[in-house]
Amino acid sequence: MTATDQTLPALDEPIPARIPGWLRAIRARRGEAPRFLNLHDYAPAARRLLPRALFAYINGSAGDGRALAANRAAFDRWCLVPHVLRGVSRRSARTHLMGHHYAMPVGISAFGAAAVIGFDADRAMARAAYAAGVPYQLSANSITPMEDVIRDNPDAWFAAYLPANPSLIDRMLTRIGRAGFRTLVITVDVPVAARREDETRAHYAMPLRPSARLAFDMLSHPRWLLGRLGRTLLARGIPHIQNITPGRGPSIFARSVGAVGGAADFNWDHIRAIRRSWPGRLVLKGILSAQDAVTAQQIGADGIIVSNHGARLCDCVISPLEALPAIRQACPDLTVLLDSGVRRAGDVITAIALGADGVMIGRPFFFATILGGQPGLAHAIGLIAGELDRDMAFLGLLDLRESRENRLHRRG
Ligand SMILES: Cc1cc2nc3c(=O)[nH]c(=O)nc-3n(C[C@H](O)[C@H](O)[C@H](O)COP(=O)(O)O)c2cc1C
Repeated sequence: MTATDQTLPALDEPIPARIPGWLRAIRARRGEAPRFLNLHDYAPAARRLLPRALFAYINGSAGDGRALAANRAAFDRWCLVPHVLRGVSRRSARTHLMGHHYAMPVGISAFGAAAVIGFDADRAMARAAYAAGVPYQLSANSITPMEDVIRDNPDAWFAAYLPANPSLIDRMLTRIGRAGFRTLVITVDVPVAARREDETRAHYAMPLRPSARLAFDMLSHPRWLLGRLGRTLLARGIPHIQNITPGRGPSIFARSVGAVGGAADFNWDHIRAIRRSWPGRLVLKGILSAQDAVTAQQIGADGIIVSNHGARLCDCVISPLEALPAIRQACPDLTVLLDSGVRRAGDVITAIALGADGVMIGRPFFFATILGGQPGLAHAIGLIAGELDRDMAFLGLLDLRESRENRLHRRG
């Protein structure tokens, strides 16, 4: 079986969904070039669709954007040596992660406020991931009740931001467990709220603060205003951050939303206690040092996500790909995933060659969902699956782990 087996979406659809059939036909007749050929193609289209404030929220990064650039540059330093004539028709990207089989080792990152920006975006992502057989993480900062999302994707992972209060943690774990989640990801890299200057300049804030400037920004993007926000308000009412507290969370206009994400006193003792009471798989997201990876493993975490949060928090932080080799060396048996800057199949293979078991992709998958809902994300997943399948063939890899066998080369 290849990476493009029946669990993955069709790869050839050039124009993403949400475009009516008649418009597709006209475009096809005019011979219009496909718009989305790779994951880089989504940001420009999203920039046109979205109010400035929302595009800045998604696309933004910390400080001067050095960590963001370094996340990509880290991949540029590596290439792979092909082995030819290996009979590659049996190649497969299928992967086993923490007791579960996936169609490929590429998952969907966690996104806060997704369904404020894309209509029913949490459910669209959950469904697209399930149909494609890839991992999906629902953020605690999400709008759709976790109980609804898990019905769409019984394999969804819950990415929690937890407070430092043990009884609140217990109640939160009870809710997550009762909903049916079996994989709990704890995001551990946001002890205080981040500040992204592009967002501030574009008047993005959470809680949303209505202003003439924001209203103008939204009114000047009517396709988004009517097709996304209008639809959400009509169908779902005022969005609430549904999954950050044991009960229904605050509305996106409530002052208490500002406190989300920052738990400065949350520490390893809380993780130890959680490990004792959470029976499912436990993954820590935001680990960048070998020492922390070892601690996570000693505590009994099933996996870690080596991540700098897409360079959204701190501009002087190491890139995950640079941190990965030391982490893998220190923890040979731990499930190690990586995110931040992964955009191409070559990045996926490089990360695996350097010791990752799989990767997650953030912003491009979020943009694809906003632009095209579930079919839009399915198309994006299909693009990376197709790249992966072709790259495996060209490199002579029957299995992605073969990339660890003396295939990496550091560019001169
Ligand atoms: C708009 C946006 C919202 C995010 N919200 C969360 C979140 O709620 N929880 C979390 O753990 N990570 C969150 N992240 C970080 C992603 O899960 C992921 O680590 C990052 O986007 C990966 O980098 P990439 O975008 O370069 O692929 C968010 C990222 C973006 C772009």
